[in-house]
Amino acid sequence: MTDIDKTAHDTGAESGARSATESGAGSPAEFGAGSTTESGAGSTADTAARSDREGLDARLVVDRGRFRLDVSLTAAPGDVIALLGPNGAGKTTALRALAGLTPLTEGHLRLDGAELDRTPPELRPVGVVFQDYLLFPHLTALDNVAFGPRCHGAGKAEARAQAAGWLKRMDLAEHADAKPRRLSGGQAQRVALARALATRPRLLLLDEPLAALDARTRLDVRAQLRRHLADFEAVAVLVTHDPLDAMVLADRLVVIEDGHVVQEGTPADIARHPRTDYIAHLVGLNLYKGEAGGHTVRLDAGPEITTTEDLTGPVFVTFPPAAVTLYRDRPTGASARNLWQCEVAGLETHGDQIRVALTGTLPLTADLTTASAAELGLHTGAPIWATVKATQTHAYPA
Ligand SMILES: Nc1ncnc2c1ncn2[C@@H]1O[C@H](COP(=O)(O)OP(=O)(O)OP(=O)(O)O)[C@@H](O)[C@H]1O
Repeated sequence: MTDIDKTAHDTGAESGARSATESGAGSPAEFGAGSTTESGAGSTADTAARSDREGLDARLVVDRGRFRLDVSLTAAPGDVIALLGPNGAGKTTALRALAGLTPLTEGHLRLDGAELDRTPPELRPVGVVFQDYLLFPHLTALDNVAFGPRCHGAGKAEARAQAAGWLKRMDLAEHADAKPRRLSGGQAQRVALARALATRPRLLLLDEPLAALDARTRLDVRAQLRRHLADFEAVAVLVTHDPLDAMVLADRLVVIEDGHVVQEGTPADIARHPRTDYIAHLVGLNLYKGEAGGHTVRLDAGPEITTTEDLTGPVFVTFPPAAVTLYRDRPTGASARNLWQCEVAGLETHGDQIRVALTGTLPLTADLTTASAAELGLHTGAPIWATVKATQTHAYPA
């Protein structure tokens, strides 16, 4: 369970759900009890200054002990943003701040022009889907989904009719009467998504929505989630560790490291032009920084790399592990360019390949077939020569 989930429990979200369902009163923060204008709750959002800007405009500054999150996020309606980053980078903190579960130390949070920073979580037009979906165990799938519209003030019959519509859209109509324990992980996750969408949120937050699913289910749910996110007309922010989820689901990736945005862009751009070691590792590339003078890049780490691009000044250079060819002895026929003496630091299976970590003149990762690894007699500590063709490298300004 993530921090954000725990808080939902700690704040008595479930008991809030029961009373809301039974009495039509109250609503837990994480289900996004919906629009303040609709509820007429007299919240800050009603009185706050509005601008014409649609979508999300946020600068989230949160101090948590020695950790400081300082992240700016903007998104237009219809955008799906993935927050990606290593453990402890601040993704959950950012999501909690967007949901209103963690107060901002500084900054601002505007949604469709309305200031939300001081709007209580339960009055924000925000829906959250958790990693382990937190459905109310005592309610049927239908009533779980109906809970959202009920919190918006819909009557019981109307809320159930809306919920039935959402379940149908999610291909879950036949499970409407099932309690969560009778649902598979994938079905439960889709009910959770339906429940969040049924509130018609202006901001949908998804906290590792596929992480609790097995590989096969994950594939199906990812495809369905992609379809639903494509239809979603407001802003969606997704937190994930999984680059594949991020690449498949999001229009834009925002990579956070140590509380700060280190890179953002389309999945294709980030995959092609990583700017940090974390991102390079994520997208499976070797990455180096150096100074270009024509086709030669002198790396900060020491050696040179010959590239096809003709650049000047600070650059990044990448090449994929599959572009590396290894030799036990110094190759005599090969050009001296991009030839480095290395030592095997580690071996692991990587799909149907062997991934070799090399140290030496240039630390790098190489992929080769099991047969090649056996022929080369690779083992930790073995000396080895590595080459990469210039045409397999890619250089771009740093
Ligand atoms: N309640 C808290 N009090 C103080 N510091 C905290 C608290 N919760 C988290 N932190 C710190 O805030 C930083 C960011 O944590 P956060 O959970 O947002 O990262 P994350 O990117 O979501 O990580 P993960 O991927 O592991 O979930 C971490 O350094 C963490 O130690």
